[in-house]
Amino acid sequence: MNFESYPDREMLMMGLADRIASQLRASINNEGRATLSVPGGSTPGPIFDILSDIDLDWSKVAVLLNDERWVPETSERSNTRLIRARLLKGRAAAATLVPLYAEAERPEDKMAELAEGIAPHLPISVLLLGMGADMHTASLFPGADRLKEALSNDAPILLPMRAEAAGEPRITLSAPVLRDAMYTHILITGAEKRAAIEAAERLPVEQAPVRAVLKDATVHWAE
Ligand SMILES: O=C1O[C@H](COP(=O)(O)O)[C@@H](O)[C@H](O)[C@H]1O
Repeated sequence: MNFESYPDREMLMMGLADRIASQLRASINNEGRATLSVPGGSTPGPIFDILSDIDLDWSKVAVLLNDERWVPETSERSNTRLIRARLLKGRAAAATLVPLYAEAERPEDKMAELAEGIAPHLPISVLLLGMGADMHTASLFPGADRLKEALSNDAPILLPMRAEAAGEPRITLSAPVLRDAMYTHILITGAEKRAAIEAAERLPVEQAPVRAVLKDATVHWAE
């Protein structure tokens, strides 16, 4: 992995937003389109705020989540709710949201429909990932019920995922879809996550699922 350390979180968010915007512009110039895949959780809000105000042709950008908690958008836990509120506003309101949730009791009930909506937007141009201190990324959790399938090279685009640490059932992009991204960035903050990502390099992927995407990723960190 490439590791980039920033003096503080503000510089991290600004520097990385700038990098992502340049890569999106390059994809639009080369291919006429770009797909930006983003994490949910508690870390990326500030970078979404900055990105949403950046001047680029957002009408050519498809925005996709890396993973979703199987809850409706009325829930504070919804990653879709987060990106609607923090990313798909201002200039970025012109982007197309590719859904990763549809109303149904179980993710299994909507898997085929959601995967069909994602397929035309692959491969991902710019992938922004988060990571938990337990070394999960997207919803690839250590000990999750379908982790092995999601890590395999012939995994489908999407999988449902359940793990004790995950709370509600999840839906996640699989490892090969993440690995196919043109540019991969991992955004982490704090000493605990820095130690975790360093440990992940030495652990088997089943224990440290983030390892599945580490080789070609740039990790962006600030205290
Ligand atoms: O549950 C999730 O957690 C990870 C990490 O989130 P954070 O709160 O520690 O920043 C996130 O990357 C993932 O998309 C999300 O669903």
